[in-house]
Amino acid sequence: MKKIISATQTREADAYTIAHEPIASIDLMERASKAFVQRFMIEVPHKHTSIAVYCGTGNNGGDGLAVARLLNAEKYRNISVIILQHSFKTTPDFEENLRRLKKTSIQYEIIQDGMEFPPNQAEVIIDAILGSGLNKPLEGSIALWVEQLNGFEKNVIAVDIPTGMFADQLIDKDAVILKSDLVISFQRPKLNFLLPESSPFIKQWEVVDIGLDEHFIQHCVSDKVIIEEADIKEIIRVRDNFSYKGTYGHTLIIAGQPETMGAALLCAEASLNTGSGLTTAFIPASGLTALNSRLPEVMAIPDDHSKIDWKNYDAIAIGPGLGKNLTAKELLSLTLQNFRGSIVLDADALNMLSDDQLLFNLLPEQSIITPHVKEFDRLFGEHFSWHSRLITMQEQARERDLIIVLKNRYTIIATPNGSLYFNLTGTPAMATGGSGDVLTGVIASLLAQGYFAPQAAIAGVYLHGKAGCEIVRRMGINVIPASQLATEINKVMYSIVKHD
Ligand SMILES: NC(=O)C1=CN([C@@H]2O[C@H](COP(=O)(O)OP(=O)(O)OC[C@H]3O[C@@H](n4cnc5c(N)ncnc54)[C@H](OP(=O)(O)O)[C@@H]3O)[C@@H](O)[C@H]2O)[C@@H](O)CC1
Ligand SMILES: [K+]
Repeated sequence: MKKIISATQTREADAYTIAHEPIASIDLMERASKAFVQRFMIEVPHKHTSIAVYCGTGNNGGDGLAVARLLNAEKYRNISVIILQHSFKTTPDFEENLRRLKKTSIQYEIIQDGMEFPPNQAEVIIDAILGSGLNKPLEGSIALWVEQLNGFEKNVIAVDIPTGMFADQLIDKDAVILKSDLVISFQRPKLNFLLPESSPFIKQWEVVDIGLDEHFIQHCVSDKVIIEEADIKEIIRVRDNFSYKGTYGHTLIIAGQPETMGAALLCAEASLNTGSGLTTAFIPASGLTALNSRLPEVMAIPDDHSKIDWKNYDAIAIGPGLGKNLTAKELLSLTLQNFRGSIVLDADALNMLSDDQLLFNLLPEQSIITPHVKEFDRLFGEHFSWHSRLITMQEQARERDLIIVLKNRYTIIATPNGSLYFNLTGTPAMATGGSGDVLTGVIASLLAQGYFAPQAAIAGVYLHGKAGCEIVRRMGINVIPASQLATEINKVMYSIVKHD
């Protein structure tokens, strides 16, 4: 897991690296700027491209000056530098880089308050005005300049963080922020990159390593981490040589109505492909033929819940396509009262919990709920920001001893110990009906195989997202039909547990 650290902690990591590597601050800036330039050159390979580097007068601006000089050394010949002097305060490393810039042939101009903002002719804008040193929303001349830059609608590549965006504090609805096509950020993604509020301002972001002390960063106090593939390799066990179907548990899927049998099929197909030894689906009788023909490996209990022998199952997934009628409610209530194994609840099961707090209070410890944002707000009340949702997730996961999986482009998992796990796998191509049903089946299947609930949620979310990435990489498709996801999981698991 990689810790997500705040702007303050990044400054501390910077100071620690300078003192203990040791490295001079100006050399660390040079290293960061080189890392930026390497990635930039992939993005803008043509050396005749006209580039305007807009710099502030702090260290972000210092990076900008160094980047201009380094690009010039790489034979980019059409570079201009515009220093936006919003304050007379400068940093020593900015000053040093200005001295170095003056020794090159690069033209630069200084714009001060009240001066007319020069028109921009460049094809690419590098945003090095403000970085993680932002300490208040933009206003006055700097806000006007940023609005003018936004008006140019050019290809903008930001250094570290878009000007005007806080790294880890709430992005205000009226915030003035320089919109970027790509952010090349240093060492760690900023928390806000992972929350939807940053989306109008960032099309794509990437992180480059600038050699800050990783040991220091990993020891910072942070309740937020990024899931890595190595973590999943640690979690997922290789299937044992002498194992049989009984080794891998029995999953019961309670899902589907006549009109939404697809949800039950997708959930069951995902359970099957994630490796549950047995999968049974409780479905409406009218869906029996569909189930038997599509998934001959899956057993069925049609209609009659008295036929469910609760002790037969290791895990239950309940909710996909289930509806909210009386029968559905009865099924949910029976599950919560009778089943002693692990449960994952999704979709209509969550909506029924929102409507009935008594039922909600029956949720056994370590249950997993997988809401999307609307379901989340129905369960826990309306929220006006993702930062406040993060707080609610932590509180509710702790108080109720639940694992909350809040689905989004970067799905977030809250566990009862108060940690938040951010998952970076996945693709917008998965934003289509049925994806969630697959995730529910994947997690239930992992639960049935004996993985602890937090691990099942973390691994399930990662594998599900990775399956989407793999399909897009291989097939180059714009949207992924969920049934393809359900089968891809199998390959992804194989590639992850394979030890070669
Ligand atoms: N950390 C690392 O490891 C490394 C960091 N590096 C780089 O350093 C960057 C951080 O640099 P930084 O700390 O100098 O801050 P930066 O963003 O340039 O701005 C500072 C200036 O902005 C001002 N200011 C603030 N808010 C304002 C507002 N709303 N409106 C107007 N002004 C405002 C503030 O003025 P003040 O409020 O203090 O008067 C101050 O003068 C980081 O993003 C990365 O690019 C790399 O070089 C090497 C490794
Ligand atoms: K910037």
